[in-house]
Amino acid sequence: MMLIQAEALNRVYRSPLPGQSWGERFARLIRPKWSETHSVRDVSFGIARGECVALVGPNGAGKSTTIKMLTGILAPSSGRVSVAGFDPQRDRRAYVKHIGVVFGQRSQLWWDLPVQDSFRILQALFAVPEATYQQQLNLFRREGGLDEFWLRPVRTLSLGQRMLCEIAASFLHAPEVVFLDEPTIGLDLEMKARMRELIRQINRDAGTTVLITSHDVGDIEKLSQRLLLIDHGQLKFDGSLAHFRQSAGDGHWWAAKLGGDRDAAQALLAGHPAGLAVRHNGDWLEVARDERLPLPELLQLLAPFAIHDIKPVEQSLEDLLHGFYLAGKVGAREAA
Ligand SMILES: Nc1ncnc2c1ncn2[C@@H]1O[C@H](COP(=O)(O)OP(=O)(O)OP(=O)(O)O)[C@@H](O)[C@H]1O
Repeated sequence: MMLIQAEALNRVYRSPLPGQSWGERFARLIRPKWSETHSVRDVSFGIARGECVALVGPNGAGKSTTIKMLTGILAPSSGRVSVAGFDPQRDRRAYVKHIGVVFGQRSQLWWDLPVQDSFRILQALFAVPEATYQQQLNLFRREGGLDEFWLRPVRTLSLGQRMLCEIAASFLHAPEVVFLDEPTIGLDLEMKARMRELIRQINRDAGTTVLITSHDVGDIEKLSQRLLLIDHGQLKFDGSLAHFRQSAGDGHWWAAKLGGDRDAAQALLAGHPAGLAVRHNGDWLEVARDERLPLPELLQLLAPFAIHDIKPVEQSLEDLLHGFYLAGKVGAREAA
């Protein structure tokens, strides 16, 4: 049984369409016209207890909308969500005690109050037992250096310090699941590393399930075992990072610089029974590295085209994701 289950989720936003002329604008005050944005389309996935999953995709892909539906902030237009046995919208009061949420762009703390007071208010709001509160806090005291700014009003904290408090605040009630929407946005390299380590510890040691959205590839590589890739509101890939690398061309290529006809060489390689990806990259002709086309055979095939140079190239996850977003192509989808 999955801890988080999303079934055929759809979310359509309706926004009022302004009129062109004054008359039309006035008429639309009485009888509005609407434009519709279908921001999430038939998205289904399941997440098991203890997983750390990254929800990624280009700007406007539908990530925040998905998180909002999972946290009960937004109702799906159609489809079903269940998290820890709750319907996030219907059972909201009871549900919020089981989850933690961080929106990197928004604060859940009281701006003018010292960190300590904000945390005590959250403890009271969530009815967190003192022992749980102290135990959760200790981790952030020890690992995050919370004590340095414990008595300072939230508004005086640096972005990094505030984010640390936001994440600590979302864990105070020892939730089963935390949803982290861009938790490292705007942080420097050292603070990012600290934040990732904390999230990893909470996931690994406390077994808290984590769903994280981030545009930072480092967050994805360091934290998550699984990728949910969403684009234009649709789930385009669901599987492990290793599987994504494979389906996106593995990220391992042979690059050859040829003196002869590159197009003919490309056609020849594309016709190879292994069916490997072949492409031009500047002066280089690149073919996916695969045991079905060993180097000696590749050299033999390219020999008539005068090989000037040949080298292995690796693509970073960032490049692979970038290519995926650009192409907007549907990758192979691994069953969840
Ligand atoms: N309140 C709203 N009213 C109308 N359209 C909206 C609203 N919120 C989001 N949208 C639209 O829904 C689509 C998905 O937006 P969403 O914020 O979920 O994307 P995202 O993947 O989180 O993007 P980003 O990475 O830029 O934060 C976008 O086209 C956005 O303009």
